[in-house]
Amino acid sequence: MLSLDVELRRGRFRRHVRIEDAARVVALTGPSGAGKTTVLNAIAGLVKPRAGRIEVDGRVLFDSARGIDLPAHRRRVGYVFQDARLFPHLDVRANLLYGRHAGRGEGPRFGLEPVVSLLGIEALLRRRTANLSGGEAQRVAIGRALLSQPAILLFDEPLSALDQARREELIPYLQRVRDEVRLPMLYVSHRAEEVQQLAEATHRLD
Ligand SMILES: Nc1ncnc2c1ncn2[C@@H]1O[C@H](COP(=O)(O)OP(=O)(O)OP(=O)(O)O)[C@@H](O)[C@H]1O
Repeated sequence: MLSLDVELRRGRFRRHVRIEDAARVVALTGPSGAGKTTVLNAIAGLVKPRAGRIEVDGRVLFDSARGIDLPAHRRRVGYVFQDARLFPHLDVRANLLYGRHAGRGEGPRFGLEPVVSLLGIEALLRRRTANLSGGEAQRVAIGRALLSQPAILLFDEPLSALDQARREELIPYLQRVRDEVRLPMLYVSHRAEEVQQLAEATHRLD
C-alpha cells in the first residue's frame, strides 16, 4: 500500500498531495499540469518534495521530518513511461535484463521466464527494439520494470501513445500484471475507460 503526504514544488508549481488508500491499484487522474507526473517522480526519487513523507508497504522512502531520502536506485520502484524508452542498441532480452536485480530484499521475486510468459513476449526476445510495435515495446518496458524487482509499479499514461486498437490489446496484459504480481500500483491516466478497467480506486488531482 502506498501512503503519501507531500508538499511538491516545481518552478512556480506548488501543491500538497495526500494519497492514503487501502486499495492496491490506484489511478491518478486530473488535468494537464495538475502534477501527476511530479507525484510519480517524487515516489521514484527523481523529484524531492519540499516536505512530507512517502511510504510503500510500510517501508519509508522519504520522510523530511526524520531526514530520510532514499536514493532512486534504492527505492525499488518500477517505472513505465508513455514511451517505452528501450535501449535501441540492445535486443529485447538485453533490455529486459538491463538493471535486473537479484531481488534479495523482501517481497516477491520476478524471474525472466515467468515475466516473459506473463507478458507474452517469448517470440520477441531476439528482436531489436527499433522495429517493435508500440504495444510490444510497452510490454517489454513493463517486463524490464518487473525484473528490477520493484516494491511498487508506477505507470505514467502507458497507453497514451498507442491507437485505440493497440490500447485494447495491451489492457489485458496490464490486468494480468495487476492480478498476478500483486504489487502496489499507481496508474496515471486521463481516460475514464482505462481507469475503470484497471484501477480499484481513483485519486483525482484538480
Ligand atoms: N522541471 C520543471 N521546472 C519547472 N516547472 C516544472 C518542471 N516540471 C514540471 N513543472 C511544472 O509542474 C506542473 C506539474 O507538472 P506535471 O508534469 O507533474 O503535470 P501532469 O499532471 O503530469 O501533466 P500532464 O498530464 O500534462 O502530463 C506543471 O505546471 C509543470 O509546468
